[in-house]
Amino acid sequence: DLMSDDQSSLPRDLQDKYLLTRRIGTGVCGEVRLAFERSTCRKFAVKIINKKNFQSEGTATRNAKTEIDILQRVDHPCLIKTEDFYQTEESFYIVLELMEGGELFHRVKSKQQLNESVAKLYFYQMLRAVEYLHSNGIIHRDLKPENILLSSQDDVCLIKVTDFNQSRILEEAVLMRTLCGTPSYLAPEVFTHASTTGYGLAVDAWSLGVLLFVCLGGYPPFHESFGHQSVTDQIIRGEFTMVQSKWTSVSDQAKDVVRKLLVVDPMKRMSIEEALQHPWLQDQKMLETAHRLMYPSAEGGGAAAAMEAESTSGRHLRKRGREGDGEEQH
Ligand SMILES: CC(C)(C)NC(=O)Nc1ccc2nccnc2c1
Repeated sequence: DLMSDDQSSLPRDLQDKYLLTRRIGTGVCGEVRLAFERSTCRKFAVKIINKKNFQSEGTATRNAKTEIDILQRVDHPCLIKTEDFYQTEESFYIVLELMEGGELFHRVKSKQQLNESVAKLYFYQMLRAVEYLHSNGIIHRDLKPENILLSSQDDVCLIKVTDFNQSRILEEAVLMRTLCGTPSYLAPEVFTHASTTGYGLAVDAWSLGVLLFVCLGGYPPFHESFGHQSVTDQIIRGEFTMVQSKWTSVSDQAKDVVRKLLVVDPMKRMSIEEALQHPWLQDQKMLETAHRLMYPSAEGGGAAAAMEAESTSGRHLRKRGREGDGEEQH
């Protein structure tokens, strides 16, 4: 039974505070388990990142540290929040708010495809989450249906972006230092757009285009089953396949957003800001629903209060804990 569940390998203080139970998610770097806070019986998700399948201080462990640092500092309604953090010799344990709707991936799979108004509500929230990350100099770099979580089993629900371990806190400082040194040996792309912030952020816009395609069409835009080209070639050429039967009921406006995000040249690709201004998203009913979900405390005050909430909590990172102060970003 639950009480005799073997929790021996867990950190003592984690075990004292939480009872870990069944696995509810798996990631490339570990697993997610359903946990109960012993004192309140409140439910949480505990993400376990085992260091052993990472080389000692290799990039992967640094990514895990970046993820934890970012998770502890970001503060937006559509970004997963960290409740607690523990670690042992072999693993990191991140206590997260539980998203009872599970992964977007499973929702789309079970529904074949989402109806357009639901896809629009989810897509708008993803845009706002990524807009917030970008305004704080963070590129997610690994946006996919497994990393978008739903707050409930209802269609109309809050979504949250998770899995920042591939994120990159823009190394502007690194670039500045580089440009101070002798330029003689630097490659041209260091000076051109290839390494400026703008280019980097555009990768998330592409991924959001793929996410919207999957929500609307119910299948991925680039897939080995489409024609003779490899998936990589399809992506490099920007050749996605809209299967007629799946897209007839999708509006031209929605298709226009997809087409403007799945543009190969990052400089020509629609940005997050432009996407937020696209006609498809100027939908008052959807915006009111989204703001009600994102800023419930602003209830009754309507759009003004929601804008107010957004402008105050909008752009700021949470203060880092004491132990974070002296930490050098690697
Ligand atoms: C709804 C059901 C089947 C219990 N799944 C679930 O809650 N999945 C997840 C998976 C990963 C999570 N990561 C963080 C927070 N909640 C999560 C919930």
